[in-house]
Amino acid sequence: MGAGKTTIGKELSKLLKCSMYDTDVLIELEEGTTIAEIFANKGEEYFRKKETEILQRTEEYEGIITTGGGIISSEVNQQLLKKLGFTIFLQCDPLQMVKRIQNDPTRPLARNKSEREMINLYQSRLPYYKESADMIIDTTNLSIPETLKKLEGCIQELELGNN
Ligand SMILES: Nc1ncnc2c1ncn2[C@@H]1O[C@H](COP(=O)(O)OP(=O)(O)O)[C@@H](O)[C@H]1O
Ligand SMILES: O=C(O)C1=C[C@@H](OP(=O)(O)O)[C@@H](O)[C@H](O)C1
Ligand SMILES: [Mg+2]
Repeated sequence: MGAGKTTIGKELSKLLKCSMYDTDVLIELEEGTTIAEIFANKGEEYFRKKETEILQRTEEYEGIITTGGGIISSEVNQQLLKKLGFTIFLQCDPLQMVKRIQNDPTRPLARNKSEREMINLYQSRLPYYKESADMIIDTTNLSIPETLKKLEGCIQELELGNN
């Protein structure tokens, strides 16, 4: 949460002139309500089921798919991500991510959590992010334009290597 997936995904899709889908947005559209409301009224388990359903359907989509930070927690989702395409992990120092999202009420799992709790959550997921990623981009201390530039450079390098 707060790594910049949604923001950077949107910017990258403009740069690459391709579509971009955010699993949280797709869930909100399907449910006709916000992520915070889904967590409050139907619970996290329900939300996680929706994430898997959406991932199962993303084979229909072409372009960039950005996900919620917790999508990696389930083994089914890890397998689905591997199958779907090239995956990029936007890594960031957890304290920087906490700062970015601390006043944002839209992320139920980050509300009223201490820095320690957020670091613990990040660390518990870290092995899965690393294991699932085809590319890791460290965005610590980078602005949004700097992250985008780094990402673009890495993608270009990858394309050159493939040609
Ligand atoms: N590299 C960055 N540097 C500074 N702020 C950032 C950066 N990337 C994203 N942000 C900000 O952090 C917040 C969360 O970004 P978001 O794209 O929603 O993250 P995610 O989808 O990974 O949770 C937004 O306010 C965004 O503008
Ligand atoms: O890390 C998580 O478990 C979550 C991250 C959120 O997305 P972002 O990573 O885009 O904030 C959203 O899916 C939900 O609030 C749960
Ligand atoms: Mg997001």
